[in-house]
Amino acid sequence: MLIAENLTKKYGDHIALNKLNLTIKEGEIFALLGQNGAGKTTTINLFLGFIAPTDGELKINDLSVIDNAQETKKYVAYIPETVMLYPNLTGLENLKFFSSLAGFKYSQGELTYFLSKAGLQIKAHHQNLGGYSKGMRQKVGIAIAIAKKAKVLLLDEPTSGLDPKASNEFSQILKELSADGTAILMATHDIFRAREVASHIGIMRQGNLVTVIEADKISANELEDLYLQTV
Ligand SMILES: Nc1ncnc2c1ncn2[C@@H]1O[C@H](COP(=O)(O)OP(=O)(O)OP(=O)(O)O)[C@@H](O)[C@H]1O
Repeated sequence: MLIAENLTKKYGDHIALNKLNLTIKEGEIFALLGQNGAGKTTTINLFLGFIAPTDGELKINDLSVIDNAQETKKYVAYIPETVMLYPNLTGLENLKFFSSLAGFKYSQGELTYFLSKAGLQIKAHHQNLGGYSKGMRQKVGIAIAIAKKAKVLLLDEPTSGLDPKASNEFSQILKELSADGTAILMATHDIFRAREVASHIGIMRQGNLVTVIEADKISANELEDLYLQTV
């Protein structure tokens, strides 16, 4: 679903991402760990088509992102650290607006279903976004991904700043989406969550993907040790 082949991004002489090889299949959740500046956001921005690679190839749903930028965008939903939505519109109105931008027209009942599937309490559906917590905004972001029928979900530090309960809920929702076949790539600093939610974990150092492990093959303590030895 998501493939990088020798993917490289340079800024002048500085190599932000060095020959990344990565495959994320349907239903997999890949967590990228690494210190500040390791290349996690660069990887996500390349898949989003926000920046162009210096070298290498990247594919979404078997299509080259470089040659088919508009087409591949249709398959992707993106949740940044802070989801950008309209504060003066309700959750329902935001969802309606953003799904219509993606070409979908849904009934009120369908929109309500998507918000509920994303874990947003019914009473919040008609409240303005301005009064939402960060966790609630993230849920609207997830609802947009569901409404867009995104095959791929890209997340950049989605749980940073969430309280443990909200972060746990968010992890459960990601697991449900992956069980439905969504391929998920998530950059995070949260080692504990990464191990809990991901199927695979990659550790980056200075633009290189140094280690990839299956999450269920390692304990939280072992992962922390590995992380500290690697970065
Ligand atoms: N527009 C840019 N111009 C020049 N250098 C950049 C640019 N964007 C990123 N870089 C550099 O590329 C490298 C990788 O940055 P990136 O943002 O991908 O790291 P990161 O792992 O996401 O870090 P963080 O955890 O802080 O978000 C860093 O050295 C960064 O300074």
